[in-house]
Amino acid sequence: MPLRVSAISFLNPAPLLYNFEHEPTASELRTRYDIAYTTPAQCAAQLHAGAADLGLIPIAELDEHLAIVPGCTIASTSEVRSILLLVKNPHAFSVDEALHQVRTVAADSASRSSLAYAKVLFAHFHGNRPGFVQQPAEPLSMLEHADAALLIGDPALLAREHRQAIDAAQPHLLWLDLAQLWRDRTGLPWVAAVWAVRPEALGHHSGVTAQQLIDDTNNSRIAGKANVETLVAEWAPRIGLPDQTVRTYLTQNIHYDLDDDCLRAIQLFRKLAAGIDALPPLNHLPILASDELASGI
Ligand SMILES: C=C(O[C@@H]1C=C(C(=O)O)C=C[C@H]1O)C(=O)O
Repeated sequence: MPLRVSAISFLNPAPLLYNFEHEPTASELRTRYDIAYTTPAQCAAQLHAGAADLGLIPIAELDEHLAIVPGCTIASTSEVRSILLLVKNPHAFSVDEALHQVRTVAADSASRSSLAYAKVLFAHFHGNRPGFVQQPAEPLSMLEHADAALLIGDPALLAREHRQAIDAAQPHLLWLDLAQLWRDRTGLPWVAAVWAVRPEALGHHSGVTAQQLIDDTNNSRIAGKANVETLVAEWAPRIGLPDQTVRTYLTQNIHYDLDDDCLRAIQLFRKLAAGIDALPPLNHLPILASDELASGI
């Protein structure tokens, strides 16, 4: 039986999924992986519920039952553009002061990591604990009843395309990039998601070994980065963004390599989030080793 995979349906994972979605590799990979697409929040829910074996999941959802597949991530080393915090600022405060004043945040219900990052940034760097309510990703209706709105993924990229109309309907908005805020305050990359697997699903059950999984996911990342123009041609019309926006997003805004700085960032994020009870503690990062035993760093 192939591994059941839960993947994110946004633009940002497209390079990681390249070989799974394009020939000459897709047919062969379909014999090992059965992919379904959903929101980041649902990817994690399906993995936790045992309805999926492998998921591209928010790092906020990592726990000791799951192992990180080394090599791939959805992260950003500066501006990500698709994690957008819109803050009402009618009194022209500085960014710091405006963030300090926020009492309520309407957050996209698709998100897990960005929601916890926002809580960490407010609490640790602005001494503020606003209330969060989950809402569908529609910026103007989110801002009707909240001081700030948190948008993720394609709806955030689209909001940036329609910035003039949003600014006209809701004047005095601050447009803040959550990844950039995190980078400025910690010096570390902002990491959103990783491939995580239920280790017991590997081996006999699926016929997929840990080494095969590591090779398949990393070969796909390498192929995706080498075929950005194919992805631009597919995705720009699909989500209604200019080619150049998609190209820059895939090559400069998103960082796909799970390097040591990213692992350090995950640890710091989970430590700070646990410190404010936003997430359970995760003291040991479980990394899948090629000998099928999970080891840690
Ligand atoms: C960069 C992004 O990262 C996403 C944000 C996530 C979250 O907030 O939980 C999870 C997975 C990523 O696909 C984005 O969607 O804009």
